[in-house]
Amino acid sequence: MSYETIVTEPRSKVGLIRLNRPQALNALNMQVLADLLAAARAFDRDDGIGAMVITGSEKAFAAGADIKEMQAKTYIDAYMQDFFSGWEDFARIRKPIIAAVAGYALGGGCELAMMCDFIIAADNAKFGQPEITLGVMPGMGGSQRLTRFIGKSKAMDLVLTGRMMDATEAERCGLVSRIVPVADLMEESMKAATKIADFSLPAVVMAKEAVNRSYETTLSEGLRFERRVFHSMFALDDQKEGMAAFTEKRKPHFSNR
Ligand SMILES: CC(C)(O)CC(=O)SCCNC(=O)CCNC(=O)[C@H](O)C(C)(C)COP(=O)(O)OP(=O)(O)OC[C@H]1O[C@@H](n2cnc3c(N)ncnc32)[C@H](O)[C@@H]1OP(=O)(O)O
Repeated sequence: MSYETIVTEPRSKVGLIRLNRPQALNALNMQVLADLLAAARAFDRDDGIGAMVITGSEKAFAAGADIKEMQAKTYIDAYMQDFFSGWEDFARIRKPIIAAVAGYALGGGCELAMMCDFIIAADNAKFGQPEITLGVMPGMGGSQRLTRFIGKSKAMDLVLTGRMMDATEAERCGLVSRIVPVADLMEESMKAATKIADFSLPAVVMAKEAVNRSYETTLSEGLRFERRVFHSMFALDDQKEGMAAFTEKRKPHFSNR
């Protein structure tokens, strides 16, 4: 399948998606959304793929939503098109997605990275929600996800001042899971995705669903949900295989059943 604004590559069990609008620092327009959704859904349906990596260029993961596409919109355009609601479909992809972020991840770029399951940052990464400098505020989930990830004080600081934070600060406040030298970003991200893709796919998808549930429910409901999903795993061939392999001191061979 070929796309206008992204390049995709299935590599072993990992679906790699690279944003490819270098002339606009990978700004996210409606075509990018359509292409990204189509690619992520295709990898999600592909039995040979166990995880995905989404990345940009060394200069920019994505410098935000496309300001030139947005600027002439009226309130009624935005409201009737339910502008940006399509991005929530991206957040509903079931297989794990790692955001491999180098350079700018601003506005919608930061919000896209947060829709992924975790972020591996290059040491040159810069995160921010600069929408306030354009006379607006985050509209792809930034005011909600960023606050849950890094807490109210830091989220307010970023959203209200529009300042950028570097990779070290992003890791310190929990936005980023690890930092690697920019030259190693793809290798480290692909290595992490391959590790995930080698595990039992149903177990991985259930684990992702359970962690995500913690953002949407109370602790007691979340614990109940976790236990129910955990119990259901004893119906998997992969649970039998994983535990047998441990006791027999060998590597497991998961069948994704
Ligand atoms: C989703 C929402 C609702 O949350 C909203 C948003 O995401 S709003 C967008 C938030 N992002 C920004 O405000 C960042 C805008 N970009 C910049 O501030 C700068 O480009 C930079 C600091 C990231 C990089 O600066 P520099 O190296 O000097 O490169 P530029 O010459 O500025 O950019 C190169 C080229 O890319 C175009 N560009 C950059 N960002 C965007 C964007 N978000 N939308 C559209 N186009 C963008 C920029 O205009 C340049 O193109 P030309 O003008 O040379 O054709």
